[in-house]
Amino acid sequence: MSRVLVVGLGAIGGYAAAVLSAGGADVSVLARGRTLEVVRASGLRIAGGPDEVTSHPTVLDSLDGAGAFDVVLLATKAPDTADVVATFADHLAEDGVVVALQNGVGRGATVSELLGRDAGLDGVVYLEARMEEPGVVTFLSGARRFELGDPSRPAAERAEPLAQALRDAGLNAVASPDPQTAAWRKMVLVATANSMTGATRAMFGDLIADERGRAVARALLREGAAVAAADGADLGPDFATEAFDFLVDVGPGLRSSMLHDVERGRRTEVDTLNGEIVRRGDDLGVPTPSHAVMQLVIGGVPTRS
Ligand SMILES: NC(=O)C1=CN([C@@H]2O[C@H](COP(=O)(O)OP(=O)(O)OC[C@H]3O[C@@H](n4cnc5c(N)ncnc54)[C@H](OP(=O)(O)O)[C@@H]3O)[C@@H](O)[C@H]2O)C=CC1
Ligand SMILES: CC(C)(CO)C(=O)C(=O)O
Repeated sequence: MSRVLVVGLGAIGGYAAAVLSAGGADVSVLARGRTLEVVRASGLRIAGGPDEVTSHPTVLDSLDGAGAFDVVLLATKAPDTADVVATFADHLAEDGVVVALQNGVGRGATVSELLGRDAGLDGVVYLEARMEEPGVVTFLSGARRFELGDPSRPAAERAEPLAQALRDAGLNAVASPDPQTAAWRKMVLVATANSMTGATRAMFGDLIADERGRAVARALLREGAAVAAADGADLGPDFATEAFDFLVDVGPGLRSSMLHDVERGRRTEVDTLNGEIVRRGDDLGVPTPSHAVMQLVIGGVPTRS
């Protein structure tokens, strides 16, 4: 694989960068603050899990003079996307691609829109991880699977060869045959687990140990699955039930990237997740009252002028 740039060196970006760099890929990471200092001095570490490693990618504090990259793995939180795309837009090779390793639907298309060219791919990630201290990604749970979806071209053209190259460097990457369904499947899960944990600051297992928590989770999953189906995703008739069982199987300790943001006092992805379900539900005539409540609780009530 040719030159890879990872932008957003947190839990997911750090995990992918560490695995790929240890696997021999030519990986650069754009870092800042304390993470920049630590990774430059001591490398990037995955703590725990089957990919435990310390690796040494090229560490950049700016892209000045860095040349062009063939693959950008974009792993900031969704609200930071426009800012970071502007920083690397001039450093993407002519036929380069950007994989948005982000929760949500239409993330690759959003990147393409911002770039003004068809270069964005979806990256649906099944991995629970946290950067608890700068430069150290703690593996928590999950299949460590990275699903690449091309919203505009057949998988054989870009997603499959890229997934193969990432696999060759040690990352568990696969190409999605149906990117829209793949993105919605994860969207419905995280809009449920992330908002419930973010709104209550509780672990998902504790929430669904209570009948009221189980009822809220089921309502969020049902509404999300109904919007996904109306939007054309092929989740199957029992998805809401299967998704509930999946979240239970993840284990009682499931926290979420949104809970991490709430704990750190950071902006959350509630608008990208629950807000997007509400907007699409409105457009498609599907009621989404539970997601609207989460959007208001976590995102805040808009002030009246
Ligand atoms: N964590 C998880 O378990 C999972 C997360 N996801 C999804 O993956 C995506 C990334 O999440 P996650 O890894 O948890 O997020 P993190 O908050 O851990 O990491 C985001 C990183 O982006 C960096 N960043 C933000 N803005 C900029 C900028 N302008 N320039 C350079 N770096 C910037 C942040 O740096 P700084 O800290 O300095 O602000 C931080 O290091 C999200 O969409 C999330 O929903 C998907 C599956 C699981
Ligand atoms: C790990 C998981 C699935 C939890 O909902 C996730 O994607 C996240 O935290 O963003």
